[in-house]
Amino acid sequence: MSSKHPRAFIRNELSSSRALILMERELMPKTLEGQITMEKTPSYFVTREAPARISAMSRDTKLIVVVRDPVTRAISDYTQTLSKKPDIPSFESLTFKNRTTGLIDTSWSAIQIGIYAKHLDNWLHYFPMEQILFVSGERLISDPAGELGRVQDFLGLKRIITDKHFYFNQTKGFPCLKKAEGSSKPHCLGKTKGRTHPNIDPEVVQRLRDFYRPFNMKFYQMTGHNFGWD
Ligand SMILES: Nc1ncnc2c1ncn2[C@@H]1O[C@H](COP(=O)(O)OS(=O)(=O)O)[C@@H](OP(=O)(O)O)[C@H]1O
Repeated sequence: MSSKHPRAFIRNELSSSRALILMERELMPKTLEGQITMEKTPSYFVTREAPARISAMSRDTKLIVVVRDPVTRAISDYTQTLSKKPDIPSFESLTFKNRTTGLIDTSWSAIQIGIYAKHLDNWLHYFPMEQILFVSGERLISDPAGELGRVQDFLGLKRIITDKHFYFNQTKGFPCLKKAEGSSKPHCLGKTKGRTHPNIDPEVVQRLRDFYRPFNMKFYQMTGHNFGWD
């Protein structure tokens, strides 16, 4: 069973905790023997209340987080906003509180979300590291079957999805499925996935690399995995 973006654990509009629990129950159906219930909402990882709420539902929940180079992530995030609001200021001007001093605006969500070590710290108060799998966003593109192999192992599933399910689509510039679920036709992700990013001033990119380096190092240390972003 899978559900996309129901945001079951970040509904702040509900005032009482009882109402919240009822809402969560309704959105997260009972899991029967032999089933896995999956829920995907990107903002969970950076939502302060999410770990406590998910842990209150089930302490055994397995968590999967896809992470990519935080600099590319910030640019990707900006590209998405730009596609909806073409009049927003430039990436360069949003990055800095003060461009002359080079002070980065860490309150800008595109920057804030990439401080993975800080967000992970919040989850580790509620879940042990063994219950969290970090998928490399870069490897998901260069070796999708390999990363999905790790996901299947983590979930205790047989490796059903393998190399033979993917092909590289030259037009899309990304791997795609040879056959979509329940169809015999190939399937790539939609237009909103894999957009062309705007060119960003290389000096700003370098400044961001320097900014993230210590947080990335901390994150590698915490996860025991070097994601190779530096
Ligand atoms: N196979 C395949 N096809 C297309 N895109 C792929 C693929 N694998 C990973 N990606 C990367 O996924 C990025 C988009 O994911 P999102 O950030 O929108 O995911 S989320 O639903 O918001 O979590 C998207 O980021 P952008 O390139 O910035 O658009 C892609 O780089």
